[in-house]
Amino acid sequence: MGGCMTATLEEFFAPFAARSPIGRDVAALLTELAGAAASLQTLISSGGAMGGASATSPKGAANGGGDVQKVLDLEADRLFVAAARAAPVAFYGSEEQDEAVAMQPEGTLALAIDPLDGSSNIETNVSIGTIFSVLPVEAEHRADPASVFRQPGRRQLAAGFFVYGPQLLLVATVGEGTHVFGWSPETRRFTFAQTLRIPEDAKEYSINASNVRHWDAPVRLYVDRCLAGKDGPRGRDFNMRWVASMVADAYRIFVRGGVYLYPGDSRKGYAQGRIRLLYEASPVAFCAEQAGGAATDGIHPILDIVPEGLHQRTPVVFGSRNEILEIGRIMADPDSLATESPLLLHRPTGGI
Ligand SMILES: O=P(O)(O)OC[C@H]1O[C@](O)(COP(=O)(O)O)[C@@H](O)[C@@H]1O
Ligand SMILES: [Mg+2]
Ligand SMILES: [Mg+2]
Repeated sequence: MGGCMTATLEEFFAPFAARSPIGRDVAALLTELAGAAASLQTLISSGGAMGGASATSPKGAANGGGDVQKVLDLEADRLFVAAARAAPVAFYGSEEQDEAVAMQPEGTLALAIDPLDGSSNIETNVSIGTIFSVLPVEAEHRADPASVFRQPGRRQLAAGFFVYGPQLLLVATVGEGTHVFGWSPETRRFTFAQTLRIPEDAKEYSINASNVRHWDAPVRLYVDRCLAGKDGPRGRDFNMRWVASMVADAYRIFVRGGVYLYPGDSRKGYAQGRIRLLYEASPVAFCAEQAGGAATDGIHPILDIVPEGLHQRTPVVFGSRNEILEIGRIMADPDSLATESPLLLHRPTGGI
């Protein structure tokens, strides 16, 4: 793969594309996705996220995951449908559509996508994004199209996410490291910026702490141990950040270390948390692992989970490797650590 600082996205992946027909198809899809993301960024940065586009869609519809759709969610989906149609994509599975859509009959790829991640931030001028996962289409999937999205994340050919932030960025992997590309509005190109290596130790954690009363004991125990700071069992102070756009939290964690948690909790419909396996957790997990980090549901690697449905949710923790191991230890055996936690000890059972 090209590592030159000035390599465009296409130049960077040219050696990978030249190695096999499927590599060529994956690279072609990345180029199309990048074009759609650039169009979406133009729309957002020219005010497209304000006013009308931040409104609930006129149909007032909810998507397959039960979230109310905004105009920009649907506009993003439209742009990525067009990108997929211009590439060798046989099946398109989107957060914004109930069922997977069949595209090119001869296509070799399946695309699972969250066209607009961080929808709750659209009107606030906070970073939002797009998350995508590319899976192979084999002969058996053509006979039973739903089965293509039942492949575990370990089968992904490529994955990544765009961040529509101060700069439009693409974080992408084809299984040979995780790389960042920056968009230049002048040249209208993505160029290689850096290869990511997630620091092994975390000093920051990310979780929506307003849900504390709904968390299970191991999650509370983990957060309490962080909150106890350098005088507590972890022996160091932790910072906390929660953007509520996973792409933005993920990028920060990939660059300077940290951990993101969206556990299952006791709210109705949240037993498996909020994050969708196929088009949120899996692609971010592939990028995290390829950058030396880790991603689990607390215990099992996200990439080993066999999906049962397009909109399936999963608890997820990802980020710095040692922190994910720490969370795994607590999830596996919370009782062995509970006596260490000063805050948990002083908390009434089941309360906050
Ligand atoms: O609103 P909450 O519960 O804090 O959840 C925020 C999380 O939900 C998500 O917004 C889900 O993405 P969508 O906007 O695509 O539904 C994540 O990006 C984010 O981390
Ligand atoms: Mg999302
Ligand atoms: Mg979304």
